[in-house]
Amino acid sequence: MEERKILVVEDSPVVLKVLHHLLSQNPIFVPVLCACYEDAEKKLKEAGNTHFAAIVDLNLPDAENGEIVDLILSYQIPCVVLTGNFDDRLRLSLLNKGVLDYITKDSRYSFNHAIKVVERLSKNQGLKVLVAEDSVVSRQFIKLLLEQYCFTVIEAENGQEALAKLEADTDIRMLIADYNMPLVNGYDLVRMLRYNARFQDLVILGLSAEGDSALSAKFIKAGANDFLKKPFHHEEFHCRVVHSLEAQEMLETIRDLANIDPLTKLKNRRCLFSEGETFFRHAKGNAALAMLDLDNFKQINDTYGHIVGDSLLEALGQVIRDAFPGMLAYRFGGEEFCVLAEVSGPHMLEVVNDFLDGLRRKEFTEAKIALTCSVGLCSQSADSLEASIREADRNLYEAKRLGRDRVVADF
Ligand SMILES: Nc1nc2c(ncn2[C@@H]2O[C@H](COP(=O)(O)OP(=O)(O)OP(=O)(O)O)[C@@H](O)[C@H]2O)c(=O)[nH]1
Repeated sequence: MEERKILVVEDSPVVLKVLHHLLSQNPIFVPVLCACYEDAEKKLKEAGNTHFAAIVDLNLPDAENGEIVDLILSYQIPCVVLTGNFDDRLRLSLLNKGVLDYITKDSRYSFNHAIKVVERLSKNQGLKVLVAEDSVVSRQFIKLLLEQYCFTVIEAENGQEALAKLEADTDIRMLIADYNMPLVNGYDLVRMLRYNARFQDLVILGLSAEGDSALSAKFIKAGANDFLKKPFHHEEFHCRVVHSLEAQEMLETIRDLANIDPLTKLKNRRCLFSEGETFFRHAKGNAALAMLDLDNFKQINDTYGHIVGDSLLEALGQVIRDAFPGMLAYRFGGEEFCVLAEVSGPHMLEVVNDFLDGLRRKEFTEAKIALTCSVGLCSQSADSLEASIREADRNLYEAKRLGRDRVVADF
């Protein structure tokens, strides 16, 4: 991953050390430390635009009145202020200038907070947000706020255009939708999106003009993650955007933990049984299922040890993902895998044979370990998951009996 230089300007050696330590915990951050304004000015002149973000103290020995903020912002570097004194007016003026956050050094958690802001920025890079709002002024304002936080912004003037853009671009992560929009209003847009399984993970923030207190509940009942009344303060806007995103990320992490095998990064057996039945219902007979089982893996474990065995399974996960693109691949258990696809038996047979050929040519780890695999294929009785697994297993058993490193199909 690309490294990101974080400029830290702070006269206290202790704080500098703490920030250096915290930033170094994240391998993509490279802290660039400066003890005074002059030092920072020099670093910026040398390589100003290469800094990803800055964390600065307001009171520096050679610039006591926050001059460092203007310097950082003149290079268009996102800036987080860390300071000893809390002053509401100063805070507001800094936020209005474009400072991302104003954090008082009132506890050791303040430093973690500053790092969290920078980490969030880094995660936001490349993350697409669609702003659906008919008022140009309001749309541009929201765009500006989002761009300050490194989001990539896409715009739509009405609900219909928003829907078309969401359907065309599956990478859009978040939608900010105003209520009052021509053609399709924000509320109907949210309802339409949530009826579609494809948009279940889209983070949605509803927006409306002040006055209609029933709207917030209406938006949330329709499936929005949160709601904001205009006019809003940009600090509140950022907090709500970030909270909704982080809640969704947490949900996806939990879902991955339940469904993904940590070693091979393939979906697990539990996921096969929850997805498989639906898959067979939709496939209506045009489905093929392959059971893959590594050959003599016990012997490999006995010879090289379980840790090497684990690294082989990890590598095999990637080989399987590459060999069966667009298909559903699962770790069935131990050294056994299952691949499902809405394809004909002969097509699956061809893909499996390519996989076996590729595997024969590979060598794993520094010890150049060779792996082979036996495969049982089922496509004839492909009308239920369980029947297909049973048939594929019978064929797999036959492949082992015939000498391994081969595929046996039911046609
Ligand atoms: N390292 C490692 N080994 C595993 C894991 N899961 C299963 N195994 C090993 O896989 C081996 C499977 O052994 P067997 O069922 O006898 O099958 P085999 O040796 O592959 O022989 P055939 O299937 O008949 O070709 C056992 O030694 C298991 O301990 C795992 O997560 N990590």
